[in-house]
Amino acid sequence: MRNTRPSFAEGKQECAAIGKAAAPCEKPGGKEGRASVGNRRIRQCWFALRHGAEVLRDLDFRLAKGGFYFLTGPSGAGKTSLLQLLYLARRPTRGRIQLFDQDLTDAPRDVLPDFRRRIGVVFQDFRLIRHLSAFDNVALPLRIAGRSDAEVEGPVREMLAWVGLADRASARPPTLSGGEQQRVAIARAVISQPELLVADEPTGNVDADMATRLLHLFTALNRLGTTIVVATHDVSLIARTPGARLMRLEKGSMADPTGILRNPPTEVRGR
Ligand SMILES: Nc1ncnc2c1ncn2[C@@H]1O[C@H](COP(=O)(O)OP(=O)(O)OP(=O)(O)O)[C@@H](O)[C@H]1O
Repeated sequence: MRNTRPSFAEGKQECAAIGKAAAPCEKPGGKEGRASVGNRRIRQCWFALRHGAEVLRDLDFRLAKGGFYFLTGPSGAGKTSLLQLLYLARRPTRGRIQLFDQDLTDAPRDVLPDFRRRIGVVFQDFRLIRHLSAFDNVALPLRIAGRSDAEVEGPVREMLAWVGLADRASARPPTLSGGEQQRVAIARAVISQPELLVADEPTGNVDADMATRLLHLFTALNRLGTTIVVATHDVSLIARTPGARLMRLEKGSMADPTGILRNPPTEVRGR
């Protein structure tokens, strides 16, 4: 039961909402290939689009459970595509993907929603539900997990305050700025303290101060045991996250041009 984990309040001044709201559930590529995380692994994975273009090539790595990873690389390198494999929106064309100690490469479609509920996703294009308020968008994962209105109220209010949107709780996404929508999307992704958080350019639309605040949210979540994978071009985020590991994609393959980065990541310092 993840409710037994320490709460955010035990971190520095981080938001306690996630610890309070955590749902009581358990915890996730070519050639014949695999992407993996601890017990999450991608083995010799290749991914091609429907029209045949190969987007990811021969990826073979394992993400340590509880690790913090940044995924970098030029535009078009395949970062979003790799994240899509990790949050089970796509399957590898060749190779194996193992998440939450299970090989899900060929898992029946109807079992995937249960696994996806264990993953928080911050989409590059936010994907908020337009007709729901900011409050109800953030509350969604908790309600799906069966939380009552009384249980949802406090953590969602606190989370909205943490991302600077306390006064925008009843606003609908079309009336929010891009940066505000991004913060709602982040709040929704982290509110239930997922086992794996996958974020695609999560600070692309916010100012430097808010980026720092959101980074604190991610590191606090990570301290509670969530494996974090953040795709970003923002090198300052990476520099400010001690212990995080880097994965660099270039033209669909893992690259390590400097020799300093450790690719593929196989371990996490201090864990
Ligand atoms: N639906 C699609 N149809 C055609 N090509 C696509 C599609 N989605 C992605 N691609 C192509 O796949 C490649 C990888 O795209 P992807 O979005 O994964 O890259 P990225 O590293 O996330 O880029 P960015 O940093 O710009 O977001 C690119 O060449 C892109 O043009």
